[in-house]
Amino acid sequence: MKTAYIESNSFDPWLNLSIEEYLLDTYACDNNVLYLWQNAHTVVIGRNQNAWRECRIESLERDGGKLARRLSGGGAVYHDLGNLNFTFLLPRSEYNLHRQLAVIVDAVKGLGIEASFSGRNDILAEGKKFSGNAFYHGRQASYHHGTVLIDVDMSKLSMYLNVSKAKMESKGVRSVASRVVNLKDLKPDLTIDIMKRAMYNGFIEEYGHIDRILNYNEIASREEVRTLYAKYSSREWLLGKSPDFDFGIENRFAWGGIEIGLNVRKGMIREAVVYSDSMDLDFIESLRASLKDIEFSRKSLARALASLPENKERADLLEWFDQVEL
Ligand SMILES: Nc1ncnc2c1ncn2[C@@H]1O[C@H](COP(=O)(O)OC(=O)CCCC[C@@H]2CCSS2)[C@@H](O)[C@H]1O
Repeated sequence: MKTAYIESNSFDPWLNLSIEEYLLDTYACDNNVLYLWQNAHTVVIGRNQNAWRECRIESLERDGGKLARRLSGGGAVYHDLGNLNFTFLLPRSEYNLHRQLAVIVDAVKGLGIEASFSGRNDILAEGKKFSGNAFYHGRQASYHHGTVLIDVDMSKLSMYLNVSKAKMESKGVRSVASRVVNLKDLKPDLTIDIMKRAMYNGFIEEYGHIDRILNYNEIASREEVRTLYAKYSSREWLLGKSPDFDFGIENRFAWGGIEIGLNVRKGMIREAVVYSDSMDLDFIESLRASLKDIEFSRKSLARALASLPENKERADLLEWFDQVEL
């Protein structure tokens, strides 16, 4: 398999995410690609999250920051220029979480910091999270991306992210900041450039020499990227439909939080919105689809759930729907 490397020279999250999706649809179909990028002053929410709920949008934008929504699942994270993002983009058959993680974990270990993967998507050092990871599977290619906290302004991270009490309790922490750590605190001479080089070298070690280095500016000027940019910067993509429902319920489980909003007309569910930081995008989408245009009753809600693939999420929701007040 051929390999390619690309580095961003923009700090605009909408452009960086556009390029990421473009790489997925093009080069990643027959190359293993490593993409390194940074965003200035940004909150990036997961595919199915409620932007108003997760992010203090007004203050972020007033302070010159940007809200961005990515394709992958999971929760909201804060980026500034002390944060480095990586994306592995590969043909579906090449996707191997263990191999991709090894590049990151070994790069960090090589700098003298003990690190390990934990839970559903975190990489930890000294018991605290310095990297949040998320995943997306397209038709031909997949990506695995993540953050690396090197020297992020933690007061801003806490300020712009709205993390529910239930989520913090589920992670056993009292505040957002107490769960995360900057690698620079563990290794004071660490810089973004040193980390980038360690990841680049780690990628070569795992996947072999780099066959081509892609030109960011040239790719950024392509028509398809412009179209993607229009999506990533649109209010529709960022905010979605207004969360104004006749009926709303929410809960938190081991796999993540979920909020369901239903619009009910004449006893029928006309519209269903599902917000979640679950990593399982397909499950959330099929749940949403199964709730639309059915009768608003306990029985028909249970029937909709029963039509979904059997998994932990479904079992938890079945139990919950059974108790919830309609
Ligand atoms: N930049 C950054 N890095 C690591 N952890 C963070 C960061 N910002 C916030 N957090 C902490 O993670 C949780 C959210 O954890 P949670 O597990 O819910 O979500 C994630 O980790 C998603 C990672 C997405 C990575 C993408 C890669 C390129 S674009 S964004 C938040 O409440 C904070 O406690």
